[in-house]
Amino acid sequence: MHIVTSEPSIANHFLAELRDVNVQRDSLRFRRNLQRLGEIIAYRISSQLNYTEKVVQTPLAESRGQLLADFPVLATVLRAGLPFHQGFLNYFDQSPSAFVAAYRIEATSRVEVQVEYLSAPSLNDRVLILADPMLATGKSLALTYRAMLRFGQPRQVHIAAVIASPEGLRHVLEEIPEAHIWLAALDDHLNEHAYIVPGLGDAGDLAYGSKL
Ligand SMILES: O=P(O)(O)OC[C@H]1O[C@H](OP(=O)(O)OP(=O)(O)O)[C@H](O)[C@@H]1O
Ligand SMILES: O=c1cc[nH]c(=O)[nH]1
Ligand SMILES: [Mg+2]
Repeated sequence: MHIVTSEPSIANHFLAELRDVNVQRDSLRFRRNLQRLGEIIAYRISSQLNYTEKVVQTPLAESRGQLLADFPVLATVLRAGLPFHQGFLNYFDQSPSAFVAAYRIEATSRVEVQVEYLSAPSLNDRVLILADPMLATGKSLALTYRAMLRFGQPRQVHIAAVIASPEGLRHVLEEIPEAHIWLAALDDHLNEHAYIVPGLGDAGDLAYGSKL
């Protein structure tokens, strides 16, 4: 597992702004910070991908370059996943995308997740990056991954989240043991409504407004 804020970097600053009730009122900044953490994690994941050598002609001479051998498939979960996904897409700019509509149904002590719309390219033999900023119970990511397997068997799976709970992380590791996990932070616990504490609140509402 990789936690990108474990060393000093600007990622810590973006994460602190995302959590801050005074800063997060600015939804444009909130979305942009999700996007920037997506970019940072995309860059980190890129160190684990394959590259092919190519001779590139500059205006002055030839130069040997390293080009990404194949672009990963970028999957995300609506709604809060959208700005985070855009960060990955900014770097992996030729990647195909997969979208999932999943929502949490909060019962008193349990959260159930309903997976609805799902669109994806073939995942056979692809690198798959499944990105969702909040990994709370882990059910959204685990069910999404299972539902996506009908589009083929990826050869490598990366799961990226901004904030995870220990319980959710355990669930995802049990359900998807082959996944490489990338986080900005691993928080303390889930509260009785299955929100991450300290967390940042409701990422979807902060990015796009509260729903009825
Ligand atoms: O780990 P889990 O317990 O499954 O929770 C995580 C899910 O909660 C958030 O979405 P939410 O259901 O709030 O939808 P929204 O983005 O539309 O607000 C988040 O983006 C995840 O998809
Ligand atoms: O803490 C949480 C849990 C689920 N979804 C969120 O947006 N935040
Ligand atoms: Mg939400």
